[in-house]
Amino acid sequence: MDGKRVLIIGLGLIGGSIALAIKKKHKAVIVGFDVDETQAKLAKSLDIIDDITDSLEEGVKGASLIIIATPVQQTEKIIDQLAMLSLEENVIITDVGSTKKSIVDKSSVLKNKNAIFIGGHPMAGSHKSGVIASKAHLFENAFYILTPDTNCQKRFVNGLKNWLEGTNATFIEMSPSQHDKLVGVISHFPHIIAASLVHQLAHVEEEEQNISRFAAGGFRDITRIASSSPIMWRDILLHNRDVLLSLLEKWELEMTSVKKMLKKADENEIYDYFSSAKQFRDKLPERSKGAIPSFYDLFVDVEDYPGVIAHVTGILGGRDISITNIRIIETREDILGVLRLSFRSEAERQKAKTLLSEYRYETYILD
Ligand SMILES: NC(=O)C1=CN([C@@H]2O[C@H](COP(=O)(O)OP(=O)(O)OC[C@H]3O[C@@H](n4cnc5c(N)ncnc54)[C@H](O)[C@@H]3O)[C@@H](O)[C@H]2O)C=CC1
Ligand SMILES: O=C(O)C(=O)Cc1ccc(O)cc1
Repeated sequence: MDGKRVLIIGLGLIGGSIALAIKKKHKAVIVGFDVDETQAKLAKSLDIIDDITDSLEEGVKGASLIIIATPVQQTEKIIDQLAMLSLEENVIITDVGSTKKSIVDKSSVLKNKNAIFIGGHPMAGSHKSGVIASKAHLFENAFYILTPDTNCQKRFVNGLKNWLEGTNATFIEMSPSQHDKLVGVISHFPHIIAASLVHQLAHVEEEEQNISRFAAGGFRDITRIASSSPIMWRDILLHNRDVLLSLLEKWELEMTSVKKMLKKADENEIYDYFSSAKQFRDKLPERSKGAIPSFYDLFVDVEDYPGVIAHVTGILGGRDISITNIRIIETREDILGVLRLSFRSEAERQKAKTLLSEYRYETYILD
């Protein structure tokens, strides 16, 4: 495929990360289009894309692959725009949107073009936005859902997987509706709950000033995703309304039963509520068991290559910073994603953070 052209529309976190992943395996010319000129220029100056185009009409010329990586309502508008343009024969068009049914339905406008639309959704990301947060390894070992039409020829699906090989993701295929139902439960609904918890805190703070000062640990963990892009989440909610409305109804029933349980003040019942949730949670394939106490922990984002742990520990050892514990958090199936390093003191943690940043490691303190 080398020497071919790829057009990426939307140069944010996901568009940028896909571009980097494609570059790992292909020598294609990657052309980028973004309505926000700053993002496009940044993508070019960071070598994430090779060229900027300032119109879709120009961008589609010679493109064998078009990837739409914009918020999902924009994705539909872009599909309409693509349908008006002259596209290359058998161009593969895919998207990365968090919803699939509405987008795949919209792609029917392309049916008279010789274009092949295959819906896609890489199931990994972050609460961060923008091309600056892009990473070539963002999708490593994540699930990457594809929703090809039932009569889409296998060679096109394989062609798309080949383009996306550098993501090192695990591809799975399903129908758009199945996708929206599944992702509604495990991703979209939790984002609503995270935002609602933050609103609850903000309301309480109207009466009790400075209460958020005390919001640490669990509250921060459970609401991290409330820092995601509001444009992106507005669009997702509007696309997956039916699934989310039905989940909200179930949630209301759940909360009503919690209220009843609390009013009854039956200690066994309350214990069972938490105990059964814990049992289920502990069985999730996140490998959260054996957690070490979260004192002076530093999280380090690492790429999956042999020797990366030795590199990190070597940097710290070389400056006599001792690590009291180290844990690999496999955020996704079998991937070395994040290292949790523990230190004896805040001072040591800060020294380690500064030092690792000098070696371009991204580090986080989550307490
Ligand atoms: N952020 C995440 O963790 C994940 C996001 N997704 C999906 O990926 C898509 C992109 O999300 P992010 O990269 O996180 O967002 P982002 O906000 O980082 O980037 C989106 C980019 O699209 C550009 N854009 C908006 N409208 C446009 C238009 N009409 N034409 C050209 N460019 C346009 C924006 O200027 C921005 O640079 C969304 O559909 C989202 O649902 C999928 C998986 C994970
Ligand atoms: O940051 C997180 O935990 C996310 O939830 C990222 C994310 C956001 C949207 C998606 O469609 C998939 C993954």
